[in-house]
Amino acid sequence: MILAHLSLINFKNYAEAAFDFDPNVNIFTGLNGQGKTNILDAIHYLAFCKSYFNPIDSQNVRHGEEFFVVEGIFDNKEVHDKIYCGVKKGQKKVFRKNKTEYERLAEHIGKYPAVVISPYDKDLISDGSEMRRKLMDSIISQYNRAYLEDLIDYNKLLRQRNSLLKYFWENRTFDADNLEVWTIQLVEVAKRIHAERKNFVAQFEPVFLAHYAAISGNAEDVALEYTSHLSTGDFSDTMTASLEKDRRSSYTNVGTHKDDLKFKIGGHPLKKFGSQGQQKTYLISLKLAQFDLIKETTKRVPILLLDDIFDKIDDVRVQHLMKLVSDHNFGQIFITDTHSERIAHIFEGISDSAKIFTIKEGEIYEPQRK
Ligand SMILES: Nc1ncnc2c1ncn2[C@@H]1O[C@H](COP(=O)(O)OP(=O)(O)OP(=O)(O)O)[C@@H](O)[C@H]1O
Repeated sequence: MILAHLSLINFKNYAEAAFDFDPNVNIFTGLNGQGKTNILDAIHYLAFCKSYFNPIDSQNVRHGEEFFVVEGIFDNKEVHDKIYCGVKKGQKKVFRKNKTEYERLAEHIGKYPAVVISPYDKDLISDGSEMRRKLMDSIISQYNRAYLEDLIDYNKLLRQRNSLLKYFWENRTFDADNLEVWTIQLVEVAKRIHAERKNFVAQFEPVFLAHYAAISGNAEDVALEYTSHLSTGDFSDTMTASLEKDRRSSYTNVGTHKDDLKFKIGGHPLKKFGSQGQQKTYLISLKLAQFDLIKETTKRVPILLLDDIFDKIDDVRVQHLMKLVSDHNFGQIFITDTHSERIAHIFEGISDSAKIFTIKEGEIYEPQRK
């Protein structure tokens, strides 16, 4: 699927704008704060019904206005889908495909897959394990619906078990049989989640390593390490061993809600020992592996949204990255850069066609065709 057209009304710093896109490469250039990333975010709305950057829809309405509209047309040989997203302050978001409103936004997710690479991804390295679990969950859920159901069930069971522990603690009581009912169910779902995450990391890591090696020119030894309470011993026994602690803390201390995907460089934590360029290379490689896995498992080619990806990486890595882009079939790419000449030069020879849009204060200047 190709995003052929995008139109915006009152979206962030755009009053009104319309774009006809190239099927291969679309480049947005301009100085800082002009609205380049906002275009990628509008595309993110069309793919995921929400912003990549700001979860509060109303804050994406242009200052002083009451509503925004983002519309796009996705094309391929057979279909011509018109996607509409409208947000009016104080009202429910309206999301339509070809004039039909979705009952649940979740039905739309995955139909027009997209992968974003942005400076905001550094939270994956700096933040706690929750971000990295979300990364695993969001990729696996795109190709495995049963996994998504398991995640929902697990969270429900966990909340119920924790409430019960809290009730026991507050009322100075304990009912082992009652707790056991929740524990048995939790253990069962946790085992499935663990097996699926393990399976995912086994597929994902080699793809990630290949991208990292290609971009860095084999310069560093990196690894992904999946850690879980379920990796050692039988999980039922681990739960039993944790029971006294759980009762004292009114909380379930072990389970897949504590899993992590550890980022390593030279055997050490990337967060502490990776340079900014190495961290950026790591994040780009993770996202490209995400792209490959979604493409392979869903048989749909995601749109690639690249925000400021050249920042902090040296020229050698930029060359390797661009070689990778040219050798790999990435489908449609949207990319932002503050250096119009650099980006135009980089894409010369990579793609048969590319459109360059110059953005200034939420206005678009005539695209230059390569
Ligand atoms: N709701 C809004 N209403 C009006 N303007 C907004 C709104 N939200 C964000 N902006 C403006 O959008 C601009 C930022 O746009 P964007 O992040 O797309 O910039 P950019 O061109 O990608 O910049 P950089 O090169 O620094 O990454 C800022 O000037 C910001 O004030």
